Amino acid sequence: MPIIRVALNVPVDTLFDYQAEDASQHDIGLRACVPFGKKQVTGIILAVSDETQIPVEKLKSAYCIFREIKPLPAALLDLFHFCSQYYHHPLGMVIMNGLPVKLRNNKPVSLKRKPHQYQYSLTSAGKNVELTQIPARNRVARRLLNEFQQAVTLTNPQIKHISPRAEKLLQDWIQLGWITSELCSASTAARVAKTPVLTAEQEIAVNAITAGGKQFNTWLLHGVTGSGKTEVYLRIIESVLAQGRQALVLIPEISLTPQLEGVFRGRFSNVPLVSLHSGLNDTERLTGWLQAESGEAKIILGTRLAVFTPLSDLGVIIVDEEQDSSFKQQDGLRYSARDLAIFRARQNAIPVILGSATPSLESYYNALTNRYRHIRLLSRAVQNATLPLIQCIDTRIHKNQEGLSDPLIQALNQCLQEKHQSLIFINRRGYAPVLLCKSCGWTAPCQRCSSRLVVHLRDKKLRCHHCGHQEQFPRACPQCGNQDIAPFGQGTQRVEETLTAHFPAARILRIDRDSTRRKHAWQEILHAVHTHQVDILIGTQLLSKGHDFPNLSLVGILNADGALYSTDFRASERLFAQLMQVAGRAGRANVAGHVLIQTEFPDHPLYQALQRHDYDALAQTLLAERKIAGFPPYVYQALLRAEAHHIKTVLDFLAQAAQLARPPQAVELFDPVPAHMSRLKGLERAHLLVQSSSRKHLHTFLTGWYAKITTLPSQKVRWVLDVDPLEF
Ligand SMILES: Nc1ncnc2c1ncn2[C@@H]1O[C@H](COP(=O)(O)OP(=O)(O)OP(=O)(O)O)[C@@H](O)[C@H]1O
Ligand SMILES: [Zn+2]
Repeated sequence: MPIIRVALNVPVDTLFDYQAEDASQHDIGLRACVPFGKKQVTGIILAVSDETQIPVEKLKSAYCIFREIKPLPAALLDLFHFCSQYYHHPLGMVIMNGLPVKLRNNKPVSLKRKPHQYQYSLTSAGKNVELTQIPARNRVARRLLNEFQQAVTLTNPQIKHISPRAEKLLQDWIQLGWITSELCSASTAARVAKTPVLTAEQEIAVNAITAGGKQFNTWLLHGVTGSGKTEVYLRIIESVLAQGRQALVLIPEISLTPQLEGVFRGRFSNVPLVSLHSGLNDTERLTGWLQAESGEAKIILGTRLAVFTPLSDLGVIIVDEEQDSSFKQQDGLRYSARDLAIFRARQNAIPVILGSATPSLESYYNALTNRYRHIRLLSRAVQNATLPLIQCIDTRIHKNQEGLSDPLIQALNQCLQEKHQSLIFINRRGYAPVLLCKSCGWTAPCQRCSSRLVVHLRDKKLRCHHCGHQEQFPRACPQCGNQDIAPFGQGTQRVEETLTAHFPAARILRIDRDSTRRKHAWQEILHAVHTHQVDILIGTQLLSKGHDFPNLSLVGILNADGALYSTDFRASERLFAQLMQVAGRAGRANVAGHVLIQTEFPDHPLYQALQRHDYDALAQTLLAERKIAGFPPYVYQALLRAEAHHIKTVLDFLAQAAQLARPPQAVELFDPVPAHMSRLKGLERAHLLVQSSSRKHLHTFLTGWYAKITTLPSQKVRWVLDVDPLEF
């Protein structure tokens, strides 16, 4: 009887054999439901054979093989194999991590076809309804009517964006005879956007990449903020679509998806596009995945996980904001979607484009050493739009009142008078308001993490931003009994209060994790900014990326100094990228941009380079430092991470692992040390670093070492190898 060899989602690096009487070679890549211990689990068939090492009496039979969808394509299985080898992670877990949840279930896949889309418009009766006829408290109804009055027709997704409740209202209004519906065709569902004439620089970029044709190349598209990298992507995609092939576009964060999706749908209104991000439910994700696999979807836009989408005829991969750390998964399988994208491009013999205004030092170095092809865009795409003027405000001279200096207040004031928008950016990495006792210095700690609790003024709560723990404000200092404990440092809420006091008439909008948690919050925020319903935006890193706010002229930056002297060797690189990004939000269209950085160190080389928009100067300095210190990109690193309830358990485990290692000369092994966040969610964490200037030597060593570590007793320890770690 045939034997199937199945990859399962279990933490051991082996396949499991089962009997399956109806199996054949055609079943490789299909899902099989099998018994595992007392459980029933589903895995992927990776081989079908006549033989097995398992004694007959122990060999179990598979329950069934699911054949309702096609097997996973061989190229995707190759990608999983590579990923498992490179990241030293069990193959079954790699595969299951990369598949939609619905394919991990013990159930066959059933898919309903998408219902037809309708579009809705006001009838003549509906046109006579006035906004004031609807009571002001029915906010959703008012907004819906307002949207209809402006947009002529609306589709279901657009209505859903307004509010989930709007759909219910719609039905009522159809009953009332205010609204009619008709089936929409693809061409009417989207407005077709105009195609701009390329700038000379964009044209050179597009020509170079398309001339590179159907062969593997990694292109670093290195263009200043606002240089029109998106337009370059669009043109490349256009040529790929003309060949009937698919384009995979990877983007950092969910917050950007709707905006980019809009741009793509606007340009390619008749081209099927799927968007794969963490905001989808399981069915939506599976549907998108299947459309990509069948070749029905031509453009696949997605975050990190989309790199594992099966694509039948891939023509190009684009990784936008390639330096963004969200491309690296920070738990379980710690893969880098950017690096896997490069593997996939090589596998498919197609170009991959890494786009950024501030490339990661790794990519920049690869471009300098000709491993990547380097294309620069040095000026902004919109005519007459120039890079913003960046200046420092020396806070040793200009004292802060509640965090804002006089020159910044004045600039905000002027911006308001000119009816332009401004943005206050608060660097939050390692800096958030804490509760401080001024008499003994006590600050509220998280009981489960080595971090301080963050003050949330609005609901008078203390929250841990790592584990989510929350508690009430204490009435007095638990250490000395002093009643005068107050928030120290600024968060977005505190700055909002200060700004409201200064500019009572201004419309201020705060954007942070709290205000964007709701499902359509981002769309609403972006809409409000674009239609100038906001004068001053306050936000954190969420705001720095990729947004195009044409009327924004002033950016104020607070609390950036902390990262200048961080112990993390990547802190400067990240800070520079982030400040460049956020500064890049100003002056993108016809209004001139001005950026003010409040700092105690205006002469620091990082701020100096920033003021000159000189990425290269800073990158060269940082590369020189890294070379001397022996840091990436001059070495390749891996971390053995471990965590347990007691630090001794963790350190003992790491010490044993170190004992098992027999690193060759080319590989350096360091001592175990506590992690930067040494306690997280109640677990103690430590790690052990290995590095080498040779990637090959490092990986040969890791393969042997990994096998030995798996033999260690580790019931009380959770451990993982983190290859090319970004965080320590
Ligand atoms: N050839 C062009 N002619 C006129 N306008 C253009 C052209 N190309 C792009 N633009 C416009 O320039 C603006 C900036 O483009 P885009 O957002 O693509 O820049 P970017 O390089 O991605 O910047 P960032 O790195 O800040 O995200 C957009 O408003 C876009 O519509
Ligand atoms: Zn915590």
